[in-house]
Amino acid sequence: MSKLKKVVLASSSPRRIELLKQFGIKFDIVPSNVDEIVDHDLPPEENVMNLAKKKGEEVFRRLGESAKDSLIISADTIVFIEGTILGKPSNEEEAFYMLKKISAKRHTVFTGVCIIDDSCRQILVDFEKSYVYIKQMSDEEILRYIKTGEPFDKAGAYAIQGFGSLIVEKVEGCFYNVVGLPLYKLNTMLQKLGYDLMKGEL
Ligand SMILES: Cc1cn([C@H]2C[C@H](O)[C@@H](COP(=O)(O)OP(=O)(O)OP(=O)(O)O)O2)c(=O)[nH]c1=O
Repeated sequence: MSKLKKVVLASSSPRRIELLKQFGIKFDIVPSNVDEIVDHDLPPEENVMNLAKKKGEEVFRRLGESAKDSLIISADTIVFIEGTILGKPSNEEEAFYMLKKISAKRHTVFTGVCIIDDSCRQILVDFEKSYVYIKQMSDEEILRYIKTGEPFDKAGAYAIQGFGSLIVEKVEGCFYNVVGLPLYKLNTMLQKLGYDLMKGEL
């Protein structure tokens, strides 16, 4: 029988919180304090797995005793195009640069997922990738999109689930991976540890 005491989502992302909520499980929300520094010498999948793991481990350490027998889920999402990793834009200029770069092209979205299960002393880290095709955008369209305010806390400066749906022509692969939490991958990882979101179990 599982000794699991609680589930923690180590994230401040409203998308990740909503996506996990739909399975009716109870979980605490504890955002990590990790500086999201990308290592441009490492491949994108290594970056997202390293960052997801760092986020989970930081929250695990900070929770101390109360992390005992808990299961901590964390994730990190980036956009990868033509050898460049795009994180979250910190201002309008960066958002413009990113949107201009992904315009009329296909890019890859990588999300790393980390699960720390203290009840069985296991850490699983994996990643998912999806391909997203963005329509050709004029500078005016890019500026109009930036005005919605949506790009700022999103990797690659767009949100497929919002106004960004109007600039995405096509997605190949897991849609939820693009939103920030690849649910199919997450459940396959949970199944390796003996849980299943389909059974409302965790
Ligand atoms: C590409 C894309 C990204 N995103 C979001 C998902 C993530 O929240 C964000 C990428 O930043 P992350 O650093 O992965 O996550 P975060 O800082 O929002 O939250 P935390 O580290 O606390 O878990 O971009 C969308 O919501 N829609 C999209 O279409």
